[in-house]
Amino acid sequence: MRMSNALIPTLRSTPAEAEIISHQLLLKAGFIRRGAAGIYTYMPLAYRVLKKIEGIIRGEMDNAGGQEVLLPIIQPAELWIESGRWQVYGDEMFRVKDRHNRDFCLGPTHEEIITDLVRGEVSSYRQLPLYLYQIQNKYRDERRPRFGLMRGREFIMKDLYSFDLNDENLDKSYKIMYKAYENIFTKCGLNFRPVEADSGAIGGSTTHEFMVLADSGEAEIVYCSSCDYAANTEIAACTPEKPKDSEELKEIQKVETPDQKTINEISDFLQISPSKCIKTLFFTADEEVIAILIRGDRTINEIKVQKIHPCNNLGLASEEEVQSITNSSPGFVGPVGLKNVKIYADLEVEHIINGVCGANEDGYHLINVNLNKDYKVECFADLRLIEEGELCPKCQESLNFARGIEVGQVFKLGTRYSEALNATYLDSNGKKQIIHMGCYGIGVSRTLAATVEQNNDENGIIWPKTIAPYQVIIIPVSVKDEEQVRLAEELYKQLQEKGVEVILDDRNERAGVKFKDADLIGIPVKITIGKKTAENNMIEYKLRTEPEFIEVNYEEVVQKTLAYLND
Ligand SMILES: O=C(C[C@@H]1CCCCN1)Cn1cnc2cc(Cl)c(F)cc2c1=O
Ligand SMILES: [Mg+2]
Ligand SMILES: [Mg+2]
Repeated sequence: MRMSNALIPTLRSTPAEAEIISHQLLLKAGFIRRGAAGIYTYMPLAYRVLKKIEGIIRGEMDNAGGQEVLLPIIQPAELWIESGRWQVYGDEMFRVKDRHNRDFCLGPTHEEIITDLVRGEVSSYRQLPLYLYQIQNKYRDERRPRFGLMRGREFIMKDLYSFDLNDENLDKSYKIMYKAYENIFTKCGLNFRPVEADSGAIGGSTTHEFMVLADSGEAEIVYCSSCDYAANTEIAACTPEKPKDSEELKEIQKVETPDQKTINEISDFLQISPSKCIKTLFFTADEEVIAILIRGDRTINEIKVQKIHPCNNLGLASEEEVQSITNSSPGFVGPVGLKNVKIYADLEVEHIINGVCGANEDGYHLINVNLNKDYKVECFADLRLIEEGELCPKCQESLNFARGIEVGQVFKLGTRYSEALNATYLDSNGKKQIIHMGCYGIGVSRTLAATVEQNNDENGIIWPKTIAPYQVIIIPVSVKDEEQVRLAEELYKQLQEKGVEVILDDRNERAGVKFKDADLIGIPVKITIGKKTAENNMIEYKLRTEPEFIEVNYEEVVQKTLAYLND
């Protein structure tokens, strides 16, 4: 490819709307252009990177026994009604009607479609296990699309679905895909971690997310410094802290606490540690209201609340709802005297002796509050968000906290969809059995962006050589110097003959502009042909990962390049 023909519209300035470095650099280096909010064009360089990432993914999926298909993007509502999910997803689902006014959606995922396909084609145990996958656009009408390709409304996903005889074989498939994912993200040159994750609305049990470590990541993860424990903080298990010394139970008392609303105000006013305060939070779970108690100095974890009280829509109750239940405002609420409200308490609340909580009366709190004597709870569970400094729930060593970009997720679905859509097989005794499923997603376009998040410097992108859009860029310093042009063209030809993906910057531009562009678009090897080449056969050989160039003899360049690219 010659730069003079290439559509690589690099920008001098950084677009203001881009907040994170990958969004800024992908725009500035001419890799993507915005079509609408969360909708992008992949320009030629980005498309080449996508094809490489997809190539690595296909290699591992095929090696794992996957068969590639291409499923419909337009999905009939009937299947989502049959699976019970048509109503579950609200505005996030792009819905369309055809000319006969029939309902469809643009595929946000493909469990229904693939299960419908398999129920029609699989009838015997001999046909299992079966792994089908696709690499295709997905559509999710994100409320706040942002960060460029990181959170788009149209994005590329690889989704594989596994079909097995039983749970035991599903477990094997899960492990095969888990290993394949480790290979994929390693080959892409990413620093990543698989973490235990929340299976969310789709149910099922075990799931792991593959997180690319980056400070701009939306997810927060913990990983142990000494064992293999790693988890999304949404589900990271917390070890309850027990009070050091025990104390005599005292009689409950109502005390006046005018305008003392927050835990810290109460703690200061009553001279009582926040860890002895009982924080009461009210949630609406579908039509019901529930109360959650946690220690005053802790943070609620709504994903864990969802786990002990499964529902479709969980959210903090409004002030009006709190008022109607407790006759008081949020700063003065507590569990004592609560009527027909299910109360769940975090594990640490069980150890609060002579605690403090709101009196369910504005301007008053209760002190010396004790479990079972003054209030009862439905059950105790781990309901809080893990905090820095806490210990590994598996080995009690210290935990590291990091932010991550979720680039993949693997799920054990079990029979969640095969039951709903009646996807069965006849076993070796002719008995009808339900197929056991798993699903395995990779955000392909998100992986491209995450790679840039992790691989950049003040000059631009630093593509790992396995997925770079081109492997080598040749820059003749002056296209007016015939000898430099001849040497550049000759090297360009030699490298191409060896199968190297090389771009020649033949533009009639100042050398400085060419160097800046080469660094910005992040090509791994930069070869500069200048006066020194014409005079004493030396070229400047610079790796994008190295701060300085080295001088290499013109004749050695091809071998040196091949050695670098193949190592
Ligand atoms: O997609 C998954 C699970 C796995 C992920 C890997 C590949 C196969 N699916 C979960 N999920 C996420 N957002 C969604 C958004 C909408 Cl609007 C929807 F209708 C459905 C879903 C939905 O089911
Ligand atoms: Mg998740
Ligand atoms: Mg996910």
